[in-house]
Amino acid sequence: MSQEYFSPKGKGIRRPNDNATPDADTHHEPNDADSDYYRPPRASTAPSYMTVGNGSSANAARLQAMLEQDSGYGGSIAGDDVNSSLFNPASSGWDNVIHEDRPMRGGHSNEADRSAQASAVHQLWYNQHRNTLGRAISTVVELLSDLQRFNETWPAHYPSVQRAALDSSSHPSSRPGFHQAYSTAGDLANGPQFNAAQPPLRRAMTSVEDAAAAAESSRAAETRTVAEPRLVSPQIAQEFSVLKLDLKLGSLHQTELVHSLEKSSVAALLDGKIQSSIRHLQALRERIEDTSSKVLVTGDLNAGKSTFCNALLRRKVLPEDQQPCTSIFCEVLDARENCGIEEVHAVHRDAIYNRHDEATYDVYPLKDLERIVIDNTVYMQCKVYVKDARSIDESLLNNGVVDIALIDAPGLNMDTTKTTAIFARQEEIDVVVFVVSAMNHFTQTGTEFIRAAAAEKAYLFVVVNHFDNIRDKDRCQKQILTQIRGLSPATYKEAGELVHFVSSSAIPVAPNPPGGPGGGGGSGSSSGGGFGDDPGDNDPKGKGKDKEMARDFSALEQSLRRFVLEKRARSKLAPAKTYLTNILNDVNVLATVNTEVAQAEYDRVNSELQALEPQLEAGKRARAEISEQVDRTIEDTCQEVYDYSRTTINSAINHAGDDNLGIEYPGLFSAFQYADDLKAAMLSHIAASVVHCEENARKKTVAGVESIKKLGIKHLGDEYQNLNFKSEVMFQGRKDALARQVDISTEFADFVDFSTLMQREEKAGMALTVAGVVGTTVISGYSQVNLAFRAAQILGSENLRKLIIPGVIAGAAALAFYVLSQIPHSLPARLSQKIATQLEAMDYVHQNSSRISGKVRKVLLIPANNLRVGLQKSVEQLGARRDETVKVRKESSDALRYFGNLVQRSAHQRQVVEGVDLDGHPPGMAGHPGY
Ligand SMILES: Nc1nc2c(ncn2[C@@H]2O[C@H](COP(=O)(O)OP(=O)(O)OP(=O)(O)O)[C@@H](O)[C@H]2O)c(=O)[nH]1
Repeated sequence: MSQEYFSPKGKGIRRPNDNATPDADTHHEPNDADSDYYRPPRASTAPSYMTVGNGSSANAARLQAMLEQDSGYGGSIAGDDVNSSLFNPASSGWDNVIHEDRPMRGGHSNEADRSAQASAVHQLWYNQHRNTLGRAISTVVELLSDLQRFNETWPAHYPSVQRAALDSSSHPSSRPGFHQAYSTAGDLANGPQFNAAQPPLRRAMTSVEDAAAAAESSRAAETRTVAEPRLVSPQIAQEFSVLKLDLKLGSLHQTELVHSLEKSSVAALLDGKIQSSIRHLQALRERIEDTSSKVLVTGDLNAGKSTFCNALLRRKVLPEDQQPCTSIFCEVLDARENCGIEEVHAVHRDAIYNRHDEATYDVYPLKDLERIVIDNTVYMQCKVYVKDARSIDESLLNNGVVDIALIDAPGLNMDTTKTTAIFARQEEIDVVVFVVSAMNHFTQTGTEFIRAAAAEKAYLFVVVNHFDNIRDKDRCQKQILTQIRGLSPATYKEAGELVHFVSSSAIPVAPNPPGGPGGGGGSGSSSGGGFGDDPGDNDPKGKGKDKEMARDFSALEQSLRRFVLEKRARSKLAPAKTYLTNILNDVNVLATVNTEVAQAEYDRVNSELQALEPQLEAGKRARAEISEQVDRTIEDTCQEVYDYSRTTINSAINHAGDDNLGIEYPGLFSAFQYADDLKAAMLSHIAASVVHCEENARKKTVAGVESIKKLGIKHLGDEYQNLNFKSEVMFQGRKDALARQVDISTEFADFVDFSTLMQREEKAGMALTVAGVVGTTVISGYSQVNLAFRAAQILGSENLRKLIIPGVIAGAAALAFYVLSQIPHSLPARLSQKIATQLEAMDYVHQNSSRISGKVRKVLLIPANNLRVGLQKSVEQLGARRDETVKVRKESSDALRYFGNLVQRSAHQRQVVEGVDLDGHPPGMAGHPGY
């Protein structure tokens, strides 16, 4: 039946087998002239470009040698150019010996040599790209490890973006990753392009991801319009592809969440992302180093995956059933990889398969595969080694170019664990063949899977199976292609080559191994038969249908071979390229943002430092000056207090005997009491002077404390810690201590103080003496004596001799009377003198003055020291701030240098990766079939 295929442009894509004649020249090329995939798949002619010949020319040998030399990493192809002379179109065949044991269609011919040469050139070209990407992976792993280390010391800022600003119209690319990768390519190499008016950067989240984050299509991401604050410039208002931070906490919007997180927490999350990205890159490296190609055949339950694989193998190797049956991954490999032995290696759960270590697997014959595959709980996967008897230009497994692993996966939706395993598995897969039943179309899980796979792989191979069951085939094609357009636009663009509508069960397959899958012969496959072999099928219309279906399947096979073998550069290397582009773009954005943040921080701390340095110097100067000033204040106050006290107390002592201090002389008989009273009065007079000095000292101290406080407030401001000073507490010691210390006994001599008497006499003068002679009532003792002498002169010596004794007695009596009468005058002076002498011996004046001034010093030192501590603290704080600022400046300067460098390196590396043209042709091969 001729099939009218749906065209994306609405006209209908004509399939390669659309014409009755399967001649390639008559095939219609759909809508994309520049697409390799729209080249006519010469279904009916031998795909000779795939044939590995055995040409024997010298050029072929040279190419072979180069190919072998160049097969590994760090190979001879350095730089990004393959010497064009290597691809001299004139070069002849390549003496390939890889599959000389395999049958070939067409025999040895020039055409075969040309194909061999083409294959060799293609291999060199492939190796060149592989090496470039391998080196890029190493470089990016290095960049990421550096970033991870740097992130520990300088937690990277995470930019937030305004997703709303991402208008889908401005994003012609369906994948943000790609869009990012290319849209700013020119700018990135020139470093960050921010303008001063931009708002300050804030760490934040770029995306909101749910459980199906990884599977979310870019289209959906673009159309989301969650309003987020605009935090960074529009230039970088884009999403990260790889380094997204997945935060799923409560109902908080992720942007709010990131804002509420500590910078270090965001850095820790980023660290985890970098770590997993490094792991993924390492897996990618392993994948591209792996010379084989892994083809994962997946799809919904019962879509016909196993039937499709069997059809490809033309052998009923895998069990088919109408009910779900494939419970583990079955990896079908060429038996040559197992020394040519056909068998099943059932790999133990949690074991890493090693063909050379039988401890990792159990061996079964092929016929046991069905038993292993259905309802299995012991094994996680099995390796099925089969011989493919088909020629190398027909066989997928035995293709003469690369080792292929065809992996039949359990159906999606079988159970969550298996579905998750399939999702995880696709990441390490080079080619995804998605089998969808034409009857059921894409299920929810299938849709999610395709989205996830499309995020990493540019193209998927879609097999729409069970097509024989569809009556309105056009409508079915239209619907399915429309769905594909939404899920993987790249695949849709090349639908002619990548989307096939077939009936796998219609493909004749070789007889089952005895007792093997379908051994009962009840499956839908036309096992063992060929088209039209069914003896009961005599209906020519039915035969025509079979042929048509066989043609369709054959076209699929050719496309798949092209996709897997010749385009494996794209299928195998594209994921690495895509991922590298995305991660480099993310790193570049992150580095650009952090360069800006580091620059802003550097500028800020630099100006802060410029203000701090003079502050610190002033603080240090003030500390020295104020300390000196305070010392001077204390010294001056103390000296002043000491001097005053000394003068005052001295004066009090010296003048203590000037009068009787209010103590009345009680008469001769109470003379001793008078002396004691007088003494006590004098001492308390002196003590009072000391108290007076203390009072003075208190006032001076208050003034001193006040002046220190003023200095503190002036220089420390609010930081000055004011102390509550209670002046009344000063000098609260015992006041009567002096009376007990001074012990002066009263002697008789104290009452007769001749010096006082003499002083008093001298003071009285001569007038008083004359007055005494003429008989004044006031008779001084001296005058009396004089009088006695004069009387003796008048009376003559005889008379005087008679009068002398009574006279002496009278004189003595008079003298005694005089002396006694002078006690009130002589005693205070005498006592005062004695007290002064004793106080002097005690060093009373100095001691009290020192005590008082010492107290003042002690009291003043408290606020003074407080002020000094405050000043010291202030200087220390400034110093610490300065040190911290210097540290931050150094860190931001390091960050600036590091991230600036990272911007350049990531941009350069991205250009290198983008330079890997996986869609292009090897030099000189543009005209070769298949390109
Ligand atoms: N009519 C028709 N039947 C098909 C086609 N492909 C497969 N079948 C039948 O569909 C049933 C399921 O096929 P399987 O190959 O076991 O499907 P599967 O996707 O491998 O199944 P699971 O691995 O269990 O998910 C079998 O009975 C097949 O014979 C087809 O193209 N047309």
